[in-house]
Amino acid sequence: TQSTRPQRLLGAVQKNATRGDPRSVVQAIDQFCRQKEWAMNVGDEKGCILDSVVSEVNPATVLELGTYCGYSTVRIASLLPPHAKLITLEFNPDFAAIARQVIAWAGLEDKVHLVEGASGDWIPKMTEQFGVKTFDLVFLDHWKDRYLPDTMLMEECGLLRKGSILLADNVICPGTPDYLEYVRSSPRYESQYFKSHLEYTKVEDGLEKSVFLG
Ligand SMILES: Cc1cc(-c2n[nH]c(CCNC(=O)c3cc(-c4ccc(F)cc4)cc(O)c3O)n2)ccn1
Ligand SMILES: [Mg+2]
Repeated sequence: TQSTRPQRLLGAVQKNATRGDPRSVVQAIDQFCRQKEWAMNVGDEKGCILDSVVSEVNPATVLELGTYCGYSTVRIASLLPPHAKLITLEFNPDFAAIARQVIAWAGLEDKVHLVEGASGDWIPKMTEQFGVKTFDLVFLDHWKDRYLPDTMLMEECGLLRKGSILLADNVICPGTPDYLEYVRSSPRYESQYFKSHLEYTKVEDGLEKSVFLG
């Protein structure tokens, strides 16, 4: 039977990356996506912006919406202080199964809690299920039409505190116009756009960083 693209991506990691070395896992995925098959990882260019924001925030609690194959999960988790917690939500069980193996290959399974399911169902359960009061950093990289409703849901559930950082991928391509309008016009957010490109292409894309002001 035919393998899937995520299965081939995992194969490239197991072939080319060193177990327990997150940087080599990231490099193996980027090489696979540049040389073999495009895949919707945040990629190396936007990944550097992600790394700088994670390092600046130095978060104790992180929520990632949209795991896919675990590329950005590995980038984020490799930069977290000890005892920090990264919860990542993936809707597609096949993607989740691959992501678990990619995260394990990087040796980061103890820092990551991967949950299978829809953001709208899980965001209201974060506190009771995981004992998280608020998130220091949220990386939005899931269905683009869910960025705005899920941000409002996180506000309503009290998961954001004064100074919480939202970092959103794909605000230009595929685009999240309603989310951009909201965080850029709301007095409760201070937003900044980091111009970049759609992963592994020359198409414009960017990350929007928004500070929740409480
Ligand atoms: C509802 C819910 C959903 C999830 C969830 N889990 N996994 C995802 C993945 C979502 N990501 C994307 O669709 C995405 C697409 C492109 C793209 C594609 C095709 C093009 F031509 C150009 C660009 C590029 C990207 O960078 C992306 O991130 N969502 C998890 C939980 N709850
Ligand atoms: Mg993305």
